[in-house]
Amino acid sequence: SLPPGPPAVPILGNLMWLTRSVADLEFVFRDLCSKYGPVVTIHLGSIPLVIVGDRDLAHEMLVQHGAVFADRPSPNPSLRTPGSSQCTINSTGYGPLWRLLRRNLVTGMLNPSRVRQCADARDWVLRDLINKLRLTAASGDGVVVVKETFQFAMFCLLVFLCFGEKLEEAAVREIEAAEREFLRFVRKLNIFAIAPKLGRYLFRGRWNRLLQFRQRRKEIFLPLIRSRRQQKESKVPGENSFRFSYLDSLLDLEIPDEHGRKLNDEEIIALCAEFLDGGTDTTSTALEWIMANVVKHPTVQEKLAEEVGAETKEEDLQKKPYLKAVVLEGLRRHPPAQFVVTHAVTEEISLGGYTISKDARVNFAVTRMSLDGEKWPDPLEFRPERFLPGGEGEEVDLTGSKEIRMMPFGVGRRICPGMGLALLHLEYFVANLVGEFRWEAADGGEVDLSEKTEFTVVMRNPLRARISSRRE
Ligand code: HEM
Repeated sequence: SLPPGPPAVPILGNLMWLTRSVADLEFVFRDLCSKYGPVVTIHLGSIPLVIVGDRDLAHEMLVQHGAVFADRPSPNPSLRTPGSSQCTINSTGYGPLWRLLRRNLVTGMLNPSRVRQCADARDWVLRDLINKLRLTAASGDGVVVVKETFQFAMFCLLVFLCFGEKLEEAAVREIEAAEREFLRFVRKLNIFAIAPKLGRYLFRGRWNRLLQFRQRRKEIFLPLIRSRRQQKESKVPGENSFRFSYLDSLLDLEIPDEHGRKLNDEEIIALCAEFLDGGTDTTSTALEWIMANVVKHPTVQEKLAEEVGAETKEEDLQKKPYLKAVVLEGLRRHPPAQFVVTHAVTEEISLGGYTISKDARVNFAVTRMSLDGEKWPDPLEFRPERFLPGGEGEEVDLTGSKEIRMMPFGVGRRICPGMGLALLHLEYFVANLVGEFRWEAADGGEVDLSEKTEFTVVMRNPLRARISSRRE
């Protein structure tokens, strides 16, 4: 009584997933939906994966029966390599360790007062971003391709929040390149889950690359961790250091269930990498999609420019309803993650006429929900007015506690803990980019909104825009 889906084909089913990852689910899911409806089961080898594209069922699962669906599949033991840890918030099972790590991130770094204290860092990154755009435009006939500049800005900011250190550009770029390359490589690791021993034998090159990636991450992160530990012990801050960082909270953290032991370096590396990977490309992708729509829709841009004025300070963001609406519409129309991180269930449960077995995995079709024409008339149109008073999205609640309308950050116990920070970053950057420059499609051309899936769903043809200062 699992939801319907194509029959499980043991060997072929396995082989199909050798080359695929969750990123490919969207294409598989779209096809299956037309045949089986909005809730389908596919088989990853012997494991059933239920994909839920129905908002009401998602609400029942993630909110009303949140505890049953809050677990994660155990990290793949065949990917364990000597000297590296798989300890991350997103992969830790629903239990005391997950609660401890998540609470530490939320209270140690993401609580509103801490976030406010990092305003200088945001200002510094914004100035640098604006200068880079201005220089590129001056040397390229006014035209900028924003993707890498946005990605780098988000990396600078998150590296700073993570390590509490204002690093040289080259050092940030090294971390960025290593993490991005790793994320691109991750989808090739399915083979080791399906056939651990044979996989390592047949795909020795791939396995060695995984070892190299982990070694490289260690070589980059360990000196930063050691230097911060030393500063804390000696109480002498470094020249470019900030008062606190995510790393500080990890260095102080003790695990009560393990006799108060501290995290080891490998665990700290894994958690720092998660912070960077979770908060950078997700936000820069959303920023690029929003700006693409701002370029495509001059009336939206002018209305926004009028609301935000020349420069927007963080404390003024609250007073900008149209800005908020533009950001929400961007997240609805182009959620950076088409699916959430796969959930595991803690006990067998019957819901919506189906029985979800304890061994099942569950994922949620985020994009399908945001583009549901029943809740969002003309769902493909970019119309921020939906989120203003009288619109169908007025007072939408992204946490989905009463009902799910859109869930770009997930919903329930595993909801993205970085949601508040991400919304702040998006509002702050969009406001100031529009306040600073007038944006037009490059070469008088159209803005192409077609997509492709990388770690997030990105623009197939990165945004090329002509910018000119609004101050002249
Ligand atoms: C626009 C930006 C972002 C988007 C769209 C996004 C989206 C998501 C989604 C869909 C999930 C999975 C929820 C689930 O499994 O049900 C998630 C989890 C997570 N995100 Fe984000 N995220 C963003 C920014 C951030 C930021 C800025 C951080 C931290 C600095 C962050 C850290 C995390 C972590 C640690 C998890 C795992 C939570 C858990 O398993 O308990 N994310 N995010």
